[in-house]
Amino acid sequence: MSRTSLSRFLIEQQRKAGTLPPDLRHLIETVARACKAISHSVNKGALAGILGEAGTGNVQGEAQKKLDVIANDVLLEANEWGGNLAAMASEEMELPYSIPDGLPRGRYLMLFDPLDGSSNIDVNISVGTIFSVLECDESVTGHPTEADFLQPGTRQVAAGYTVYGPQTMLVLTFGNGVYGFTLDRENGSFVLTHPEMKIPESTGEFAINMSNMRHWEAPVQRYVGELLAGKTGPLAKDYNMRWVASMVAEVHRILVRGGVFMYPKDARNPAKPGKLRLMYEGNPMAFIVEQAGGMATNGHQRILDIQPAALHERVAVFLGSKEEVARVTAYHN
Ligand SMILES: O=P(O)(O)OC[C@H]1O[C@](O)(COP(=O)(O)O)[C@@H](O)[C@@H]1O
Ligand SMILES: [Mg+2]
Ligand SMILES: [Mg+2]
Repeated sequence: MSRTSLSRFLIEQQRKAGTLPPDLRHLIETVARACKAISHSVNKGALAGILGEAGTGNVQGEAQKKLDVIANDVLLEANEWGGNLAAMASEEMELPYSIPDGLPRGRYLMLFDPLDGSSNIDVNISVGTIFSVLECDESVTGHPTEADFLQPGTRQVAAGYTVYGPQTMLVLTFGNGVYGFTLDRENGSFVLTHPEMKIPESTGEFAINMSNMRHWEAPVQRYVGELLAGKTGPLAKDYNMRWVASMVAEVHRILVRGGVFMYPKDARNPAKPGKLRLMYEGNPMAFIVEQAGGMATNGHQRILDIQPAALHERVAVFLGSKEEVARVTAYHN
């Protein structure tokens, strides 16, 4: 099989009519290198003393795992010298991180969840990194503020994730399809293994944390009830269920074989529209899912159309195979 490395793929994309500006290509290469470093830490686990709690908390009010902090530091360090960014924002940092004066700055803003699926780190189940790239408005001269990040998901110029599973895979979109690369540890390069990933329109598999069932709103109760009724119910087919508790792993499974992933708002936190964060979980995954022919809503509207009001705001997420996401969204409306 003729192997196309990430670098070769990105150069070829750049050569096509304006699909990938050189600075964005360089940013993606920098992020891929950082994810390779995170992958090595994930794979060493206890041998590198990276399991367990960090003993600190984050702006989300969550206890940080050591790997949350390590992954965040790796991404900051790799990218602050990259010269392609004006600032970064992360699940693990309350405020945006501006490229320090004196270091080369670029025109992009990058947001990331450095380690997604943190509850799985200590039990050796797949985790991941999610990133989203926006352009900084050219009117911004000094250090970007939180307000400069508050752009709807339709303004993303690139998004991707790396899933640290049995294979380490990088999945990318910059608006013309979804491409998957597998890390070849023998030579340290990401190799194109999944060109043009597409989500099947229909599916027989759903993913939701069923333990929250009593907290869901009526449309979700109705929809999941129909899934569970299978052949005996209105959907007239049986469904299988998965819940990995790593959004990255769920989305990757859906990209490979279809499915619907749901994290609805629930009555446990009525003030919050959901658990997952819009800017660095909902938006990048919605961009990828839509580019792969799927659908992503908050139950009422397209996630990518939501105008953010705060950097760490939450969002309800229904994403995956178009037929099922359209159905559960229709039940809300
Ligand atoms: O533990 P729960 O409530 O099932 O939630 C699992 C969800 O929480 C998350 O782990 C949240 O992400 P973080 O681990 O980055 O905080 C998602 O990856 C996952 O889909
Ligand atoms: Mg996450
Ligand atoms: Mg996280």
